[in-house]
Amino acid sequence: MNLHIFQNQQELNEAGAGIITSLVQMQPKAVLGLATGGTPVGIYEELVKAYNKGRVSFKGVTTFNLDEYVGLPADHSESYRTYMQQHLFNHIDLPAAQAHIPNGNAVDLEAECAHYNELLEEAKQIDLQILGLGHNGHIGFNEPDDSLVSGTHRVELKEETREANARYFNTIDEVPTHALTMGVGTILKAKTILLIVRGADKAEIVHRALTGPITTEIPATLLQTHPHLVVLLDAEAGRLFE
Ligand SMILES: N[C@@H]1[C@@H](O)[C@H](O)[C@@H](COP(=O)(O)O)O[C@@H]1O
Repeated sequence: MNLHIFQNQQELNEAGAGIITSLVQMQPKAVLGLATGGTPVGIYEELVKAYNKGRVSFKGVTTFNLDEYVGLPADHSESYRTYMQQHLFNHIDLPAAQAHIPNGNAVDLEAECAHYNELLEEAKQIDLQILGLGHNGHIGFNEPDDSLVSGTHRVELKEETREANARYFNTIDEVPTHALTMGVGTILKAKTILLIVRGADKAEIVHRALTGPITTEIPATLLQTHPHLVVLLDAEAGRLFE
């Protein structure tokens, strides 16, 4: 594991974006696994800046998002599709056909998951998977459970996850109860994983995830088994590693 702790958010954002731009410069056809949530926003901002300065092009890149809510129209302000458009896709030259996000509005969600898995198979391997961390140790929307699923699947969100994400909705009742998520098998198959964690409220869970016993009750503990894990923490989240 390659762990870095940053004293300010800007340095963390630049480091995260730097890892992604270096990869794409070296490998213009790179396959990127993308995350949503508050954590990667600053990194996407830096990527857009690098693109605007002509340092990187995403024309040949393929992306796969980790997850999407079930039942929100794609153009809903809180769908992950909208998030990606607003924070990244609208501002760079990534061709729309190369940007994949599970369709949480598909009539047949099982078929949608199978289709997403096929696309991932065709892409062979994600070169760099960006990950945030849920307060309960979830990655993507792989929630704590007594077993975990390898491929893309439908999940019921834990109450604590709905509560954590309620800040983006008017009321908690509007937060979807289910989501589609890439499975932990797909995540762990990525060549490199870039885990980003910020904030004092995640200090304990990130410490347990990276140093505690491996358990499906904290899905992020499985990251300990990955041979190329890069971790970027802000000082608050990294408190217990100092
Ligand atoms: N499904 C997403 C995850 O992909 C994200 O990494 C995590 C943390 O979110 P945030 O970065 O907003 O704290 O929870 C969300 O529910």
